[in-house]
Amino acid sequence: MNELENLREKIDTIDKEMIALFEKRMDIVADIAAYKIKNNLPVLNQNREDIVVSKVKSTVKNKDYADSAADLIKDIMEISKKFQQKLISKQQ
Ligand SMILES: C=C(O[C@@H]1C=C(C(=O)O)C=C[C@H]1O)C(=O)O
Repeated sequence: MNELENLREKIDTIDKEMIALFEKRMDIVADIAAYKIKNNLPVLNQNREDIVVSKVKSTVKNKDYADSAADLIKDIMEISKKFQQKLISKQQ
């Protein structure tokens, strides 16, 4: 295997792990959506999102990745809100 193929195989392994974690996160997002439906709460909670982003920024070890990690979690939260909205729309 050449060097590029070897590196891509490492990425494939990491992507598998990330998708497994993404699925776990989305399972919880679905539970949160159910709670919000039951309690008539809005999908967006900006205060919580600000806390999530600052936690990610302080958790990331390589500070060169801090901005990218913040972008990643913001994108994940957009996906999370879109999915919650879809679940809420199904209930109506
Ligand atoms: C999951 C929630 O809903 C939204 C999505 C968030 C997330 O994916 O982390 C955070 C805040 C909310 O805007 C929540 O309220 O906790």
